[in-house]
Amino acid sequence: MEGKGKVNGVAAMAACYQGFDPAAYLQYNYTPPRADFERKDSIVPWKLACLHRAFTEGDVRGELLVDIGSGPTLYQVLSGCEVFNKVLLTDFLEVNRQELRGWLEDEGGCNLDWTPYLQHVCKLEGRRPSAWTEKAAKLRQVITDIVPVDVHRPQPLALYALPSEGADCLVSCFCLESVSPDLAAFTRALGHIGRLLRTGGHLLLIGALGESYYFGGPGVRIPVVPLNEAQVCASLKESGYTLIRLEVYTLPQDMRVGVDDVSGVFFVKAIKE
Ligand SMILES: C[S@@+](CC[C@H](N)C(=O)[O-])C[C@H]1O[C@@H](n2cnc3c(N)ncnc32)[C@H](O)[C@@H]1O
Ligand SMILES: O=S(=O)(c1ccc2c(c1)CN[C@@H](CF)C2)N1CCSCC1
Repeated sequence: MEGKGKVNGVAAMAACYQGFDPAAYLQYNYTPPRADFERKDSIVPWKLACLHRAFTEGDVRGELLVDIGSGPTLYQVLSGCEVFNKVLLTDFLEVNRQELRGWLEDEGGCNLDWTPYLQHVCKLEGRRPSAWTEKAAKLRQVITDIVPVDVHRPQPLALYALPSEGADCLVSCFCLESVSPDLAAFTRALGHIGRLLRTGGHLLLIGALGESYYFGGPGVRIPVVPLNEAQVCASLKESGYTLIRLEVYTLPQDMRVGVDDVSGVFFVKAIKE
């Protein structure tokens, strides 16, 4: 029964995603009030600072960075693109892979202007904000491909997508808990993506705390596994990672805008043993 339940739960989650709307998702989460660079307590500066520190504090290195469940967003690789000379973006849905290709091709075919994000990360790097055009060019240069992924498969990526030694670093944001039917599936998925990572490679994981649903488009209500910090730590340990750092951000009341019931966001830096 458990096996049958497992397949049905994952299949049900895949069905939920058929209505996912990249433009709406970007509007809900990546424009003000959530993405307000002027607010000191905004989530955006916090998240971009976590990623900047994690990529630049000296222990993360190598050739290939893989972003698992990229969705239609790029903020998660804006620091990493200066550290790795190959960045692989991945998503389950073609509509999201198409959104990312639209940005990559730089012909106006994307639904969000990432300039404020690029400028903010340039500021974190001590560069002038106008260097954002150089950062955009750098990111377009290092993105090697945008490929399908399914974290519920023991081998989430096609074998051609990765070199035999695996990725040197994984980043994954708001994916595993948003695509898993329950905590056990979340933990299994963590193990599956771990197989893509070389021993000693780093995992940078960002996710939602206390979230039970979100809207992936108008009327597209997607269930989420509600997580707390202890569950995140236990799943990491069970999946063969050693935690380096866990940071938590509690969403201010006015950032709870009805598109989900998230109460906080976690940032994890871990290493695969
Ligand atoms: C909440 S969005 C996160 C997007 C982006 N990483 C961010 O930080 O906003 C979850 C993403 O997981 C993708 N997804 C859905 N099912 C998946 C699966 N089985 N394996 C991997 N990704 C999946 C969706 O297409 C969607 O882009
Ligand atoms: O942390 S966010 O507010 C955010 C960003 C994305 C998501 C959530 C929250 C919560 N629901 C998730 C569903 F999977 C998606 N944020 C939006 C502004 S830029 C940094 C990320």
